[in-house]
Amino acid sequence: MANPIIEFKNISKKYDDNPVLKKIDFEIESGKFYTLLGPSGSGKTTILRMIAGFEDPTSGEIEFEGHRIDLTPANQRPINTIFQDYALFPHLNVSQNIAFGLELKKMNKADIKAKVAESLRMVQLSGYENREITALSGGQKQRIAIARAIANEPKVLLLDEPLSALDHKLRKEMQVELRALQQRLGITFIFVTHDQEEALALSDQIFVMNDGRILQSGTPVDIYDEPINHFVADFIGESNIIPGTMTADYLVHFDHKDFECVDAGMRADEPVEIVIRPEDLDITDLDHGKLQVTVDSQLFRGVDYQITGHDSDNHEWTINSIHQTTVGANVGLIFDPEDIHIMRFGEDEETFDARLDSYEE
Ligand SMILES: Nc1ncnc2c1ncn2[C@@H]1O[C@H](COP(=O)(O)OP(=O)(O)OP(=O)(O)O)[C@@H](O)[C@H]1O
Repeated sequence: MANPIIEFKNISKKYDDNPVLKKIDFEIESGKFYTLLGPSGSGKTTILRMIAGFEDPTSGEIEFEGHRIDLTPANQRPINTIFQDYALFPHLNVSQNIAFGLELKKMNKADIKAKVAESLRMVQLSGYENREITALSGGQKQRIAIARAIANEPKVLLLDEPLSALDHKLRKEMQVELRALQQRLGITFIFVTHDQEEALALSDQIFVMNDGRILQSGTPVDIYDEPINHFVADFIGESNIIPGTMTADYLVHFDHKDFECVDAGMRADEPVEIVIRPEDLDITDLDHGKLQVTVDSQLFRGVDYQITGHDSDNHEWTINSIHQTTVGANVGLIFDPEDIHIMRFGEDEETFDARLDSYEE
């Protein structure tokens, strides 16, 4: 990356002797939508708080536009944060909430008024200046929190699970709005969520975290199509994960047979896990399938059926198909060679770290 706006260099964080971030390295490119995605406790918020300046690394350096920033106080960083509970002042009206930071900066009254109006227009709440915060809906509060943040013209906006308090429908609407807003403003967004669907829908780039590490970074399509290990495959979307071995380049063995695949470069007999997404599988009659399963359940979901079954080794399979079957039926499964994704089998942490390091070199 030519000129990253933020760079983490070998950042670690311990609370007492407890490591919560382990050797974090990444670069953030200006003007893009980034998401930190991982389960509760994986370290997402700690990274966000370090960028904001509310938390110090135990070791390593953070750079902002090529200069060290980890010793700069939070209020001097060109960064704003939107918290899960929005942190709006309930005793101030909409306009006063948005104007708060601008008054601290001693901006003149006419400019503040114009800036408040402009920020409200950006979040499509023009004319809401005099509304009380307590009289707003959840989605409107969310937008006012965004308006307040963007009024300060930050270079980076940090968003810590900002949609988690909203109901399902509003959350979907706000996802579309957030994405559109980020593209309109061109500000770098760094968004924290544990919701993989949300991460896939919003981001230019996702960092998948677990246990204080970034396991994989990439575009949503990269991460969905080529998960680096079992955890990522399982966490991002639904997956069928089956043990196998490589027979040769472009040939993988599982379920007592060799299957054509698109992966090469591993040694023969290397143990692997294969991943096939449910939507890449379909059912057919027994004789025409690449492998055979007995159907255990079938759920109609409007657009398709979610079918589960097991093979002769008792591996569970999930298939999303527009074709209907019956529970107890023996059916064939079909899939294409490029729908088989291959992962190295169950590495320990040390081997995994060594391999990540070798990619970076
Ligand atoms: N001030 C603190 N003192 C001690 N431990 C802490 C502190 N803050 C966070 N931790 C621990 O650090 C780990 C990472 O926490 P963090 O909040 O970054 O995770 P997260 O991925 O954002 O989780 P969540 O989705 O639940 O917010 C957790 O195990 C947490 O208990």
